[in-house]
Amino acid sequence: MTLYLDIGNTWIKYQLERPGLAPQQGRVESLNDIDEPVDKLVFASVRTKQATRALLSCFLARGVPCYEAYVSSSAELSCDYDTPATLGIDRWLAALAAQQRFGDCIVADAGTALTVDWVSGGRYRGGVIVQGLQQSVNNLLSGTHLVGEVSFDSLPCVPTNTAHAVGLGAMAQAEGLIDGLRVRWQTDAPLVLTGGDAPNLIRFMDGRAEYCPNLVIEGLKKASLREVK
Ligand SMILES: Nc1ncnc2c1ncn2[C@@H]1O[C@H](COP(=O)(O)OP(=O)(O)OP(=O)(O)O)[C@@H](O)[C@H]1O
Ligand SMILES: CC(C)(CO)[C@@H](O)C(=O)NCCC(=O)O
Ligand SMILES: [K+]
Repeated sequence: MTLYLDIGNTWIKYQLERPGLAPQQGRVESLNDIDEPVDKLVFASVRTKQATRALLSCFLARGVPCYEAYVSSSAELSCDYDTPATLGIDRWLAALAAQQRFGDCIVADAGTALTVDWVSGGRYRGGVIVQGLQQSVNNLLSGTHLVGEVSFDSLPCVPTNTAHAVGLGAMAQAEGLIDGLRVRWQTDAPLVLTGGDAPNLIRFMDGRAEYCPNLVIEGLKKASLREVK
């Protein structure tokens, strides 16, 4: 069985490809939570080399072949980043998968960080990195004396309580960022959303985006890979 891992800033998203069965997928904090037999591992990690190695050590010690995705221009998608090796692999893989599905597009990955990237004409053009929705709310709450629940559900147009004021603020900030970049980049390419907070954002943006839950893992399946020993 092949185990695909998207090792993010906070969570590890996985997909286990099982012959003759539907793939099993989920989100875990630690790999100890995956106890199926694995004979090949394919991963992308935004964590340090040391932290990633430590995480994979149980597989490496058992001799499971481990392959890491890296940024590599191809005929389908070339990379405009100044130094492609420093582009977050999650951004590259999401762009690769989104381009395959939608062609030219804007890809937003709403996780611990929020990244908004632009793919056009077979090129990964670049994009921005800001704090994610939850992170932005947490920073606000920790830097002020605000208290109370924050809600991302059933947000009204004009908030009349604190939970909605903070919730709508975070959503509208993300929406405004994406709309602003669209103007700057002069593109009306479709918006593709992924990441843990994408379901909240997609509801907020009603119909103005495509939701793809596992873009990074999809990208892993078409990425250039190198073996990690
Ligand atoms: N069941 C869940 N458990 C944890 N976080 C969740 C869950 N559902 C949605 N979220 C949201 O997902 C966000 C985390 O995003 P994601 O799962 O994409 O990965 P990450 O590894 O933390 O971040 P990144 O993709 O930036 O590396 C959190 O801010 C949280 O608000
Ligand atoms: C921006 C994050 C943190 C988003 O997960 C990740 O893609 C990353 O660590 N990137 C490296 C820096 C860059 O993309 O320029
Ligand atoms: K992300």
